Amino acid sequence: MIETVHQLLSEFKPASWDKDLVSAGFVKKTELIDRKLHIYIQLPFAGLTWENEIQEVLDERIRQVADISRVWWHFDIQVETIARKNGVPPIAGVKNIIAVSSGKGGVGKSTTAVNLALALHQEGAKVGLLDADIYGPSIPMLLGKAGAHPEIIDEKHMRPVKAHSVVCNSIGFLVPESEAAVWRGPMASKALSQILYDTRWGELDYLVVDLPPGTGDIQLTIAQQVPTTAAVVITTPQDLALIDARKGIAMFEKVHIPVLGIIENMSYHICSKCGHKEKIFGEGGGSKVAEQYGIELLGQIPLHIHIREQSDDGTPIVVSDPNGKLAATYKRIARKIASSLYFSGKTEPGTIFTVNS
Ligand SMILES: Nc1ncnc2c1ncn2[C@@H]1O[C@H](COP(=O)(O)OP(=O)(O)OP(=O)(O)O)[C@@H](O)[C@H]1O
Repeated sequence: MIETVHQLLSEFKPASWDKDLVSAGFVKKTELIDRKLHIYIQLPFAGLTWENEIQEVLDERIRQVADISRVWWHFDIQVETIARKNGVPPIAGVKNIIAVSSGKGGVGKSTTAVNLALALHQEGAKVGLLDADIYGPSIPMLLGKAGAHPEIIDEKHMRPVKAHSVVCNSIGFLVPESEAAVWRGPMASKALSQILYDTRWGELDYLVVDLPPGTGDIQLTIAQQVPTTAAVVITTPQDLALIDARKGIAMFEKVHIPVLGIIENMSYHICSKCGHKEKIFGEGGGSKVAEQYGIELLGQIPLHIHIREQSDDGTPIVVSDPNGKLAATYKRIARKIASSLYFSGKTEPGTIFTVNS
């Protein structure tokens, strides 16, 4: 009977996974006690929502084939560390670093980075957010923390600012914008390095890094100095943004950072009054670029006034309306990023965070 159950479990394989539930090793144990079947599943990446999907697809079918009164699902997330390819020393306690980039400014990179970080948390992970957009730090405002300061501990280290269940740090907390705006490249990258390594991030499954927009020297330097595991590229569907997204992908390839895929932001407009969907910038651009580079189109986010309004309010849509359709879109993309990252490389033991780290 257990064999039949395993057979059914092995039929669960979402398109974004390289392996099914059983052959990936995610089913840890199955146990039959008094006609009650206990199934223990552990995912090595953020993905709490999979629990509902797995139950929806399999619960009824398992009960049909086996003489059991009930299935008890035990679901757990234990994020694994994926080996980095760029050779930069890791940050103690931080398992995976995901860089969010864009070939040009204004495509919604920071808004997307913030919502994805919060979505990863809602999908069961411990998450940090580093605002590496030295020349235009917007994370403090987006998280409703403008004017906050990280607490200084032992005269050298900083405790990151906590906001909506993630921790973050930003040059915007530390120096006035006018000061950072005149820094030249080496100064900017030195400042970033200090924020990155002098912040006591604690134990994090994912640190999301919001890179400055563009594909110039400064972005290249930052991408090289951060122990990045993988990157995602945000674009809008217009031709110009897509050309720059291509440059972004090429930049990461140059520094041996795998690109997990493209996210198309402002893909289509959704009218907040009638819900009408309109593709104002045309369609298919993001998927064409993804196809050309052999990477995934991780998802499409609509242009929606609530995303903008909630960002301006410092309560991003994923936390202000966690059960809404827009939050579901961000969570779907976050899950896809998390699973693609897991299947993209080899796991390795994580570094341990201690108070002296
Ligand atoms: N999907 C969306 N729907 C509606 N508004 C959005 C969406 N994404 C971003 N915006 C809005 O677009 C503007 C630019 O977004 P954001 O600051 O995130 O872009 P950015 O690419 O990080 O910019 P820069 O690189 O110049 O810092 C903001 O006003 C933001 O609220």
